[in-house]
Amino acid sequence: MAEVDHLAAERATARFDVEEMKVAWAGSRHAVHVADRMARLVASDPVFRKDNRTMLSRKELFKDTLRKAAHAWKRIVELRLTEEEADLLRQYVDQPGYVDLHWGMFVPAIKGQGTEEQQHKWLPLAYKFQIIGCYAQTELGHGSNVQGLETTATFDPKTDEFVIHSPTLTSSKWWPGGLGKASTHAVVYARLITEGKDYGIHGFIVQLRSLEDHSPLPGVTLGDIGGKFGSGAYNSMDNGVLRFDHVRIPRDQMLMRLSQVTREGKYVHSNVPKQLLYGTMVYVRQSIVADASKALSRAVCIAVRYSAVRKQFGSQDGGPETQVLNYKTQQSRLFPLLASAYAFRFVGDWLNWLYTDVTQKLEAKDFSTLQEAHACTAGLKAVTTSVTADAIEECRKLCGGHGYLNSSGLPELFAVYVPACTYEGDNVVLLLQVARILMKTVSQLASGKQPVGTMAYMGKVQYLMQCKSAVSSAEDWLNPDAIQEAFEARALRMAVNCAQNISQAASQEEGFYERSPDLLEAAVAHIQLIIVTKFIEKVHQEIPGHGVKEQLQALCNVYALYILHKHLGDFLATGCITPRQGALANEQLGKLYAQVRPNAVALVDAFNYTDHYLGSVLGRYDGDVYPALYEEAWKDPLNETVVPEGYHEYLRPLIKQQQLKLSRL
Ligand SMILES: CCCCCCCC/C=C\CCCCCCCCCC(=O)SCCNC(=O)CCNC(=O)[C@H](O)C(C)(C)COP(=O)(O)OP(=O)(O)OC[C@H]1O[C@@H](n2cnc3c(N)ncnc32)[C@H](O)[C@@H]1OP(=O)(O)O
Ligand SMILES: Cc1cc2nc3c(=O)[nH]c(=O)nc-3n(C[C@H](O)[C@H](O)[C@H](O)COP(=O)(O)OP(=O)(O)OC[C@H]3O[C@@H](n4cnc5c(N)ncnc54)[C@H](O)[C@@H]3O)c2cc1C
Repeated sequence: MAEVDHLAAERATARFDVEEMKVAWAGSRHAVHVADRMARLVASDPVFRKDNRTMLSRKELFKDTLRKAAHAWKRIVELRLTEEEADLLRQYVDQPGYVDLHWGMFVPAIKGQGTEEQQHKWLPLAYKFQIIGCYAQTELGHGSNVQGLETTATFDPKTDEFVIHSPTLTSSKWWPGGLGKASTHAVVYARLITEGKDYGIHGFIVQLRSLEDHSPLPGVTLGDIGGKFGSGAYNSMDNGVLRFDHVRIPRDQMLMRLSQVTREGKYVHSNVPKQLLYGTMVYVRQSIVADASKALSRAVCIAVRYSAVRKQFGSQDGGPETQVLNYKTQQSRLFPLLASAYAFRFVGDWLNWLYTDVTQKLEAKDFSTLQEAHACTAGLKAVTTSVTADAIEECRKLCGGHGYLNSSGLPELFAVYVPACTYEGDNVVLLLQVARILMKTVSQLASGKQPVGTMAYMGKVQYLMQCKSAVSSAEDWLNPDAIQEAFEARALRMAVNCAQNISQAASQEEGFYERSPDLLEAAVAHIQLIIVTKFIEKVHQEIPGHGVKEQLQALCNVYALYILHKHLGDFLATGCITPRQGALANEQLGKLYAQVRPNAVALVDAFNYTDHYLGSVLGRYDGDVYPALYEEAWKDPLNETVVPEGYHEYLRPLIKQQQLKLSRL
């Protein structure tokens, strides 16, 4: 009971309106309402139970995923849920499965790369689940290097068909989610060959399995690629392997919005940038950024609540021990992660806006913002997923020994989340893309070309290369202009340093290759500037609710000053701030942690997660952790019998043998 009282007391110390913070977090009152309804719908349905997930075998887990997906679809149809509601319902079911790829990549690929006619033919089938699709791009031999894919699609003018073929072992499709067991169709990326010429990678809709009995079609070999990291976790997904042996598809199953092959076999490229082929990846990368804040906020919610419940040391004269949340070290590890969850949420919203804006411009044949969309989605995907993966592990450690139990929810969350650093573009590969664009922008500065969008600050090169921070007290670091200037100067100076070093190499390519570790850091600095800028912009907006703006202001400062403290070497080496100013930033950070402390539990309550979605005995809303931990242990299959299976075979003979030996002595 004491623990329950603890969280009630924690909630009472909050200095802001939690209901209004929920609105700020979700984006609108409507969003809070819909999320609330969908979360409760899932939590109250026994089919969506997930507390036994880590104890299921792979086969049981996969069947459970099929069952949940079918039940979710049934509920979506029965309740006539809107697209927004259906997306949220699937999110709260919280079990990776083929539907993620069907809705998240197969449908968007057809929408983005198919002609109107193709969309008209295929989308209704996909929308009604008459076909199930996946996104088959990566191969055994190549993932990052899309141009290196080997699968071929050779046009045969005699039959008006493409022949899809896997010429080598390394050309086997490898990894696509939903491919292994569930999908009937795939968007397959292959080298288009017509009139004897290789035109590079294009997308094709290919049927893989019979719609009658689900068996592979002739010439198609497929299966699952095997168990993955962690128990439960991503093993609910059937990541697959696929090989083609001269499989024929009609010509009109090439996705022809960007380029076409005529009846005669002539290749025609529309007047659009060829990078639009990568559009589905750009879309998914922006949704992965939004997802990072969800995964991070879940981990932080568990760690904050548990840290308020958990007590160690400090008891005097039999009085209560100290809540571990009161230790300054716990705060300095946990509160930056709390601030990052909010930062990623807001930058994710902004990125979604940017993506929508770019998409509208593309429809109007305006391609000017394509590079900005690529740099922002790639860079933010890389930084937010890397931070989130590390943060989930940090939250596990923040929960001490109990964090290592599956029932804490953290091991599974980590195992599900960590591949986000790799899928949809390895984070290093993506940051190098950002670096390439940074170098291009720096090189254009001399010609007077004004950078735009998130690179616009580089236009202030004369000022930013020589400015000195005016901060002279810890409080000065609360000024957003001081923060903004320091971050801009650091990012620009790092980029310019890289450009200067590259220019001394024999060639641009060689210089880029040699300096790539520095370029990664420059790209990270640029992306951190974007995150800080968007958080500052958010806090400048009108935000209703008692104390809400003040809390967000504090979290924004925590985020920025934490990054400054963590990357102090960059700020000092580039001469943006002095060691004394760095120390003042750290002093201010300590004060901010003290400000966050009484609000910490309420700040994670504002995420509005149900206990079902959190899936953690440590993160329970009521804080009644110990009885739940105790009860959970008894549910383990090992505890089904008092004497374990194998006792008579292995333990008893061993003990008896030793006893016999001893008795002979
Ligand atoms: C599905 C929904 C998911 C939602 C997320 C929720 C998560 C919930 C958790 C669990 C639920 C389970 C859901 C799991 C989903 C997993 C999905 C994973 C799916 C995949 O992984 S699909 C495969 C993804 N593969 C990749 O990302 C490959 C990465 N490689 C590339 O993108 C490219 O090869 C490259 C960019 C690295 C290089 O390309 P290349 O053509 O060789 O180009 P360059 O010479 O470097 O550049 C040329 C030129 O093009 C510009 N450019 C490159 N890319 C783009 C782009 N995307 N858009 C616009 N422009 C681009 C580049 O800047 C150059 O420009 P320049 O010529 O210099 O001007
Ligand atoms: C869980 C999961 C789900 C997936 N789902 C899908 C899916 O649905 N569909 C699909 O098509 N694919 C999918 N993939 C594949 C995924 O997109 C690729 O694994 C990813 O793009 C990374 O490519 P890779 O495996 O070739 O890594 P590699 O490129 O081989 O990376 C290996 C190492 O090399 C480094 N490296 C590579 N290139 C460079 C470079 N130029 N400079 C410096 N370092 C470099 C990387 O940083 C990394 O450290 C999935 C992968 C996973 C793990």
